[in-house]
Amino acid sequence: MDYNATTPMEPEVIQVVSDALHEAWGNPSSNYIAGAMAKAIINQSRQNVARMVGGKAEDIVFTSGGTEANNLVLHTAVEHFKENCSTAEHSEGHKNGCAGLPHIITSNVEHDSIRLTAKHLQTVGKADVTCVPVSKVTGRVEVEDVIAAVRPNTCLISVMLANNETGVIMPIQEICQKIKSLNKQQEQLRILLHTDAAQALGKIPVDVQELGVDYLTIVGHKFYAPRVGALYVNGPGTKTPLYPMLFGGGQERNFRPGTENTPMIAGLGKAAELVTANLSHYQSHMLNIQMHLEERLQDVFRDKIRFNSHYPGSDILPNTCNVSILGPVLQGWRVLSNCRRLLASVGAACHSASGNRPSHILLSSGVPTEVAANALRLSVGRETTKEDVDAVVEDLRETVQLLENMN
Ligand SMILES: O=C(O)CC[SeH]
Repeated sequence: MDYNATTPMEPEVIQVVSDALHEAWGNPSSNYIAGAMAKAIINQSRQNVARMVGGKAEDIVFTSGGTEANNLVLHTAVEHFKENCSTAEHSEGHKNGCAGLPHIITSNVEHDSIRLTAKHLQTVGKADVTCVPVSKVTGRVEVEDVIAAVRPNTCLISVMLANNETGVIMPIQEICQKIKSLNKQQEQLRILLHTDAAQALGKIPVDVQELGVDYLTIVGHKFYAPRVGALYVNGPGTKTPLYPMLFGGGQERNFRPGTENTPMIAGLGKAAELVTANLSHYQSHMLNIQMHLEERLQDVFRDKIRFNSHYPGSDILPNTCNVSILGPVLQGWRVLSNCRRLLASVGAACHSASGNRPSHILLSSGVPTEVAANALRLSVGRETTKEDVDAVVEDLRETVQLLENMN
C-alpha cells in the first residue's frame, strides 16, 4: 500500500527488458546490425514516451531517473540566465532582468531533488530561490502567489504536478498560462517553466501541450517501469534551452551523453505504451479502490480518523490516501511497525531516515503537528483489490486496539 514510493515492473515490461538484455546488447552507436537493433529499440521507446505525455520524440531526453532530470532543469535555468545576460546590451542588467543572480521559484512541498538542488544553488551563491508556500487551506500552490514571487531576474518556475504525500494536484496549466503571457509582454528574461510529473504519470492524464510547460520530468519507477527516467523538453536546444551537465560520447544529441542503457530504456518505452493504452482503466480502478479504502477507514475509526488529503477545491491523485488515526499513542511510525500485514509509509520514502518527525510536507500543507505525527500515507496500485483494503483496515483496527490497550 505504498505505490507512491515505487511500483513493481509490469510482466510485459520485464519481458522487453529481458529481451533487450539478450538480443540488443550492441552499442547503439555501432554501425552494424547489433547497434542498429539497439538504436531501433531506443527510438521506439522515445516515440512511446513522447506519446504518453503528448510530445514529439525529439523532445525526449533519456536520463538515469527523475533526480537527474530535475537537476538538469535547474542547471539549465542558471546557464540560460548567464547566456542571456552575458551580452553587452544587458550590461546594465536592470533593463532586462539581468541584475543580480538567476532567480528560481519553486514550492515548499517539492521532492528533495528540486528542494535540495535549489538550496545548493542558493548556498553556493549561484541562484536566488523563492519557495512559495502552498495554501494551508487548499494544499495547493496558488497561482497568484507564484506570480507575486516573480522578479525581473526570475529565470525558472518549477512546481510539481502532484504531491507525493498529499496527492494534491497543482495548478500547472494556470501558472503556465499566466507566465507565458508575462513572457510575451516584456523583453525581460524568458521565464522557463518546469513540472516534475513523477507522481502523476500513470495515474492522471498528463499532456505537455495542455499544461504549457517547457520541461516535464518523467520517472519510470512510479508507473511500473524500470528505474530510469527522461526529461521532456519542448524543442531542446532550439525552442527551449537545454545545457548538459555531462560531456562525453555525443549520445542523446550531447544533451545527456553516455552509452545508452538500452534494456532499461526499452522497459520505459513499454511501460509508457501501457499507460497510453490503459490510463483510464488504471485511473478508474485506483479511484474505486481509494474510495473503498476511505469508506472502510471511516466506518471502522469514525471520529478517530482525519483525512489529510481532503482539501476543499483541490483535486488529488486517484491512488493516494493520507490519513491520521488520532490518539496519543498512534504515531504513524508506531502503528506501521506494529501492523502484521500493512506495508506503507508515513511520508516520502526518501525521508524515511528523518526519524519519527512529522512530515514537513504535511506541516507545510496545514496539517496540525499532532495530526501529522500520526499520518499514514496509503497509496494503492493497479493490482490493489478491495480484499486487500479490507485486510489492511482490519490490520489497522487490531493494531490500534493493541497499542491503546498497552497504555
Ligand atoms: O514519495 C516517495 O516515497 C517517493 C519519493 Se522519495
